[in-house]
Amino acid sequence: MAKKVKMNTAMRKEARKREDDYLKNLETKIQEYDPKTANSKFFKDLPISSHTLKGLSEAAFVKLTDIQRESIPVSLKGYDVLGAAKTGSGKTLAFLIPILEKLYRERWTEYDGLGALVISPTRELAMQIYEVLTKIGTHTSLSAGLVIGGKDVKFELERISRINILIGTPGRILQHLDQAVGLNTTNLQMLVLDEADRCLDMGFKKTLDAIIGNLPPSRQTLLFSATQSNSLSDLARLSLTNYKSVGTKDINNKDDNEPATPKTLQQSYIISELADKLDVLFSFIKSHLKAKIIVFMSSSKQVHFAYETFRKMQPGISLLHLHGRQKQKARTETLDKFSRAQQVCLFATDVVARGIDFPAVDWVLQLDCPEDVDTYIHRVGRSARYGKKGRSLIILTPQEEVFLQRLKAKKIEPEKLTIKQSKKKSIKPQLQSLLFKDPELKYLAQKAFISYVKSIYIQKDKEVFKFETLPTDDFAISLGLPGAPNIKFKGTKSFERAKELKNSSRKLKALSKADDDGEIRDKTKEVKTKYDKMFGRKNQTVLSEHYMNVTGVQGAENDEDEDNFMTIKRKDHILNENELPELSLPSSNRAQKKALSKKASLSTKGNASKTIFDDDGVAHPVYELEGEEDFVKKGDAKTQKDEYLKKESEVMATADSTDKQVAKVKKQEKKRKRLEAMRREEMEEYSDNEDNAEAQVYLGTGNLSDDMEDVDSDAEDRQVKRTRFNNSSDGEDESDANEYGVTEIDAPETLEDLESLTARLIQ
Ligand SMILES: Nc1ncnc2c1ncn2[C@@H]1O[C@H](COP(=O)(O)OP(=O)(O)OP(=O)(O)O)[C@@H](O)[C@H]1O
Repeated sequence: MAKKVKMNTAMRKEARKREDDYLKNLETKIQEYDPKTANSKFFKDLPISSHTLKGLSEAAFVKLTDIQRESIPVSLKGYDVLGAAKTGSGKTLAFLIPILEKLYRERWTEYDGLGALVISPTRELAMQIYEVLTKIGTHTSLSAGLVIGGKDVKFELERISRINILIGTPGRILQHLDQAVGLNTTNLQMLVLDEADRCLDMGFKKTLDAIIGNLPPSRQTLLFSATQSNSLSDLARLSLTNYKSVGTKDINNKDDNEPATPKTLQQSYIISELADKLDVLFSFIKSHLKAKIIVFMSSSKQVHFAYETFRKMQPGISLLHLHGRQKQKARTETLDKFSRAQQVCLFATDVVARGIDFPAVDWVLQLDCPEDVDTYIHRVGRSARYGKKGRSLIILTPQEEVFLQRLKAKKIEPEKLTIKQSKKKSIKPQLQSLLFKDPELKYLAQKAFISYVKSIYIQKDKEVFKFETLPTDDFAISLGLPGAPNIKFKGTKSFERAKELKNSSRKLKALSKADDDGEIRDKTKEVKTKYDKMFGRKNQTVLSEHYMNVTGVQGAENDEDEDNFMTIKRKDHILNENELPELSLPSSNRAQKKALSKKASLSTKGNASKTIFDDDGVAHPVYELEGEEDFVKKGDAKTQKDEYLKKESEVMATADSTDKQVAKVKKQEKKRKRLEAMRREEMEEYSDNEDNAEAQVYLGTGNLSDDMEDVDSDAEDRQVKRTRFNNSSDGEDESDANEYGVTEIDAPETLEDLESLTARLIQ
């Protein structure tokens, strides 16, 4: 082991001088750096410190991306930066490296307090930035912290004063600033806004203004996003007056002919009636079982409903769901599971639409139309990251087709796919039956319906989102509901207000009583549907007629059914009038009354006694005593008792053996049926993957079979370990089987992959 050398004063002086010279040299290199002549390709070509370079190379970051090459030198020189580059192009490093470098050059220590603040619009993105920072910053002496909603604020408070680089969401950062203890921003050198246009939009306006009010104006500010829809006045709010625009796209450059989506992304769309969208989604998932898919929906309630119902219908791939109303722990776990799995389908809201770097996503499917083109760009950007291939599909209703024009205006022209109607499979009956059996699912369907309709109602772009023409009845039926619930819009806020509520911190949100979807949760003014009231009832066993209708227990029809069900077994119950005793009533009123009185009728009835009927319909009293003489004739009592017991146990033994035999036959029959069903499913599965199969569910242009093949081969392209599974079952797809009759299957690397594989094998 190397001996630690104790430094004397002279040595310390010498070391400090070396460091001074090194930093001076670095500063000169930065100022002299000219991107045009430098033509840097690698991080080592940039004027950055050896500490950062070491961290970068250990994290396998060697080559520069375009945005990094362009923006890092500008940021190092101390300019404010407005950076716009496509999704997945490496913007995170483009702002983290200048932070590390700036604080290093300033010889920042823990006693200097907060040196840099990074604001991210979502918790997930903040966590991701923090992770990248901890990877590349291992060789610096700086400290970093993450403050996001859903974590223990007290725990954060104890540590926050010692933090040099703070990453967080706007609400929680403001909360810390408001506490006025610990977090000292007076020395702040750099402010970064990741997904800047989202941070600057109306939803975060107030929070952001309050944060900025606490920061020194002398700081350097960096703004990064894949889209820049904000106005210059928004930028002025950040005192971003003398900034440099960098990246492939300048917000002021109107001649930019490139779409803001990655070149490696293959984009498509289909037009589907609102009521058929879930059918399309289910069919899509069934035909892409080996892919990694994200499905975006417009609200957490829709995500919840689709996840719960699809899970029950077992499409054959592991399903996950993620939305802002889940607990942070569940969100983080899901994020982690989805990142690690290779074959999995995630239902999500826009909480993961921006910035999140999931590895190797094959498909991004947008079940609901995004609020604007920027959201579209960010959603599809979860695939085709860092030059990799990816695909996207957006499902638009005929009313929303005008959204294609919005996309075209930004040079985005997805390819049209069509669904072969003959091959389309409807899941409506399954949904109806699921909802019939489970009132909780019915409740979720109600909520999903309401939040979807509301989301359309509050949208800004009324040409795309036409509330008046929404086919609400068909939509409700498509969710498995008996009809469209009544919705009152009294008190529903504008789009901006809804967004503001959605983005406000939990505490503020609790105060304003609004949920993540912008729905007003003020209990006193809450919009309650009749179904809400019904399901809110404590005593669910007292079923009102209305509840019966909703849950599908239909009174009138049921009565009819019951009549059919309870038929009379004996057919000779028609009474022959001639057989009836003659009934004659006394003529006087008084005598008639007396004859029909209770007392009189009881007097004619005698004592009540219980009677039982034998197999031949002959009536017997319950206990019939044998005559003593007959009994004695049969022998002594003990022998009779023994004989009786013997006879009865023989009867029981025979019955037992018969029962066992019946049970065995039943079991065999059940097993046979199960195997048959499995074979049938296997055949269907097999034909699902064939071009011309009869029962195939098919989405595509007519060559989506190519498309599907590509997906599978894409999946195969991925580096996966391969294991051999012995496969002895009949009827297997033999295409993968080798000469030993052994089928090679990708070895699952995560629980989700294993679940998907098992689901497929079971089917
Ligand atoms: N220089 C590099 N070398 C290798 N990989 C890189 C490099 N820069 C970034 N990456 C990788 O590329 C992926 C995308 O990077 P990043 O998340 O920073 O993109 P982004 O531009 O911020 O995307 P978005 O706009 O969606 O937020 C990440 O997996 C990251 O690790």
